[in-house]
Amino acid sequence: MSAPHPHDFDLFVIGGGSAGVRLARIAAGHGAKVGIAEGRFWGGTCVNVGCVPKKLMVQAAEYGEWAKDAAAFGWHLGEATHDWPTLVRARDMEVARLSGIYGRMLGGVGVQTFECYAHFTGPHELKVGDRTVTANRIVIAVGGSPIRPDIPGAEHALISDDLFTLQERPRRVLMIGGGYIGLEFANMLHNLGSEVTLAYRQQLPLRGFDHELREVAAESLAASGLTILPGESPVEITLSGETRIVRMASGKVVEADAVFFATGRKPATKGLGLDAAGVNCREGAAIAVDDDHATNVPHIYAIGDVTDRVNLTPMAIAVGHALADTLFGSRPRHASYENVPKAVFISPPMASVGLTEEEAALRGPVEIYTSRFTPMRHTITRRTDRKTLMKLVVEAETGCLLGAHMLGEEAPEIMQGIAVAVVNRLTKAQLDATIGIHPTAAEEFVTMRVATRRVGEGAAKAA
Ligand SMILES: Cc1cc2nc3c(=O)[nH]c(=O)nc-3n(C[C@H](O)[C@H](O)[C@H](O)COP(=O)(O)OP(=O)(O)OC[C@H]3O[C@@H](n4cnc5c(N)ncnc54)[C@H](O)[C@@H]3O)c2cc1C
Ligand SMILES: NC(=O)c1ccc[n+]([C@@H]2O[C@H](COP(=O)([O-])OP(=O)(O)OC[C@H]3O[C@@H](n4cnc5c(N)ncnc54)[C@H](O)[C@@H]3O)[C@@H](O)[C@H]2O)c1
Repeated sequence: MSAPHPHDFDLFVIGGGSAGVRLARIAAGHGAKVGIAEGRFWGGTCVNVGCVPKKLMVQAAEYGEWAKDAAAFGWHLGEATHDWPTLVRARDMEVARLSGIYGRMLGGVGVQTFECYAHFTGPHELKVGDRTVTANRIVIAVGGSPIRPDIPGAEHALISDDLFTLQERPRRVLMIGGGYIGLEFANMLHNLGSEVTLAYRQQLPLRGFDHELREVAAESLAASGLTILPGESPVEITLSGETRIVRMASGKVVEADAVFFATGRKPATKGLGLDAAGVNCREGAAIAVDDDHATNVPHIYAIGDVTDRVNLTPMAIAVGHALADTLFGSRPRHASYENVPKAVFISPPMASVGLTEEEAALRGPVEIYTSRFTPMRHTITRRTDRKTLMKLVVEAETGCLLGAHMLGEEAPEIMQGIAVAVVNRLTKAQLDATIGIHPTAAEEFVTMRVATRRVGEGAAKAA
C-alpha cells in the first residue's frame, strides 16, 4: 500500500494556454494527479487572441487579394467588398469550438480543471478561486500580456486583444510597432480595406530577422500601399470627437479612427504571489529558470511565454510536453531552443530557420545563396508587391546549412520542410541532390547552384 499523499495534487499547473494544457494532459497520461487553473479562456493566447483568430483574419484578407488577381486570369467577379460581421461570426465560432475542445480534452484525461485565477499563498500552496489547494510540484504557465507605452492618452489606443472584439472595421488605422503583431495586423487590416499607417522605432521592421529579408519585407509592404513611418514613436494621443490624434517624437501628427499598440508583450506575473512562494524573476518580470525549467524553488517550474525565451506556440507546447515526460514519464528530455523556425504572416509571408547572414558571418566564412524572382502567378497578374526572396546560409568549410530564409507566397509552408534539413545539419550538397518539384517556388531551395557572395572571412581570422 502506498503512503498517504501529503498534497492534493502531484502537479498543479497555473494557466491553461499552449504550454500548460500540453503539460497537464501529458502528465495525467503518465499517471500523475493533475489540477490546472485557467482564469480567462482555455487554449490561452494562441487559440483565443493570437495565432488562430489572427491567421483566420489573414486568410480572409488574402481572399480579397486573390479576387483582385483573378481578373488577369479571365475571372469576372465584380467589385470585391468585404463584410466584417460575417468574418467576425465565422472566426468567433471556430475559436469557441477550439477553446471548448481544449477544456473538454483535459477533463477527458482526468485532469481536474478550475475556471478561475490562481495565486501562491506558500511554496506548495495556492489559492484557486475561493479554494486552497496544495501540490507537490507547481508549474507556472501564465503567458504574457501586451505592453502599453506609458504616454499621455495611452488609454485611447487598443492592444492586440481588442482586434478580436471590434464590431466594425476601423477606416483609418495607426499601427505602432515593427514586430510580428504590428506587421501582421497592419498588413491584414490594409488588405481588408482599412487605410493603414505603420510606425516603428527602427529603420527596418522585425529586428532579429535576416537583414536582407527585413529590407524586402518593408519594400513589399510599402509597395502594397501601406504608409510606413520608420524611426517613429508616439509621444501623445488626444481625442477630437472619435478621431485619435497621435503626436510622434519627430513632431509628425497622424489622425486615425483606431490606434493599436503592437509594442511587445510582458510576462503575466503580476498578482501571482511569487513572493509567497519565494520565486525569483529576471529583469522585465520573466520568471528565471534553469535548463530544466526549474525556478530557484526546486519544485516550482515555469514554461512558455512567462519565461520570455522563444515566445511561440510550438515552443511552449514542446517545452510543456518535455517537462511532463521528464517529471512523470520515463523519458527525461529537453526541447531545444536552437533553430526554432518562425514565420510572419504578412503578404507575401516570410519564414526563417537558423542563423541569419549577419549572425553566421560573425562565426566564420559562409556562402550565401539567394534567388529573387517574380512568382509564376504574378507574371500574369503583373503585381509588383509579391516578389519572392529565397536565401540559404551555408558554412563554407563544411557545406552545412546554417540558415534558410524566405519571403514569398507559401514561405511558412515551405520552411517547415527546410527546417528539418537545417535542424539536422544537412549539407547544401544534400539539398542539391534532391530533385525539385516543378513548377514550384520551393524547388529553388534545391536548385541554387552558384553562391551570390561569401562573407565572414574576417571572423575566421579573428577567432
Ligand atoms: C496576436 C498574437 C498572434 C500570435 N501569433 C502567433 C503565431 O502565429 N504563431 C506562434 O507560434 N505564436 C504566435 N503568438 C504567440 C503565442 O500565442 C504564444 O507564444 C503562446 O500562446 C504562449 O503560450 P503560453 O502557454 O506560454 O501562454 P498563453 O497562451 O498566454 O497562456 C497562458 C494562460 O494563462 C492564463 N492565466 C494567466 N494568469 C493566470 C492565473 N494567475 N491563474 C490562472 N490562469 C492564468 C491566461 O488566461 C492564459 O490563458 C501570437 C501571439 C499574439 C498575441
Ligand atoms: N507569427 C508569429 O509567430 C507571431 C505573431 C504575433 C506574435 N508573436 C509572438 O508574440 C510576441 C509579441 O509580439 P509583438 O509584435 O507585440 O512584439 P515584438 O517584440 O515582436 O515587437 C514589438 C515592436 O514594438 C516596438 N516598440 C516597442 N515600444 C515602442 C514604442 N514606444 N514606439 C514604437 N515602437 C515600439 C519594438 O521596437 C518592436 O519592433 C512576438 O515576439 C512573438 O514571439 C508571434
